[in-house]
Amino acid sequence: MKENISLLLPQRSFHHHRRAILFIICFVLGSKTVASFTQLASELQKKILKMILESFGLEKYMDELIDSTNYQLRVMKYEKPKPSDSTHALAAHCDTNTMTLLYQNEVNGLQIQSKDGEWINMKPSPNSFIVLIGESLSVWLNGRLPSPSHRVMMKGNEDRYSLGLFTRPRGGYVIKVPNELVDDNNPILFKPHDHEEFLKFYYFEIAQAAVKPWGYISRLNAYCSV
Ligand SMILES: O=C(O)CCC(=O)C(=O)O
Ligand SMILES: [Fe+2]
Repeated sequence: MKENISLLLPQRSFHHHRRAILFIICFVLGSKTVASFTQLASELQKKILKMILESFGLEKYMDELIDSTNYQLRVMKYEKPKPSDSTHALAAHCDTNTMTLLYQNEVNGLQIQSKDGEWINMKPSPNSFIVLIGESLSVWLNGRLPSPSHRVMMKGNEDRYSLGLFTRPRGGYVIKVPNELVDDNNPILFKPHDHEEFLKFYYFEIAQAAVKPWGYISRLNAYCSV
């Protein structure tokens, strides 16, 4: 499998659209293909994380971050829209996890919002992954890498399938901005927090209908900002 890495950076926005992921499979136990895909993709995720840590001189945190990570594989299907229609299949959002690796069949649909608010169509070449920085990594890096807002729009007459490897911090691990990223010019922006506690709060808010799960951008930033 060829490894093409595109790191996609930022934008914030606020859109409410209907989520139309038709099925989600977490782990299909016993499936060799799924297990080996997850293995490959998680190795790739580690390489990317290492590159990011090295670029900030934070390599010493590699083991700690890897040891406190959970991996989840999701298979997503987006049905083709009705003829001559174009549908918001997945509303704009930022991922709250650490990092997302996306792999798709040859049907495009993912859009990333640029800094100036423009939606850019992603056209990954076959055998390449799209890498999204999640809010959790963005917070840990004291905002050095922003988490991009993204959505899925369906056009044409083919269904789209995507595979996502979602890495997130384990419950009980306290996410704390490294001292190396804080100085007089770079004040600390986020309070230490446990990702699981954040998720409890987030899902409680959703249950209370205080926020829309797929329409609310930068939830984690708001939760733990100083
Ligand atoms: O299917 C895709 O390309 C995007 C999926 C996504 O953004 C998500 O599940 O968070
Ligand atoms: Fe996402």
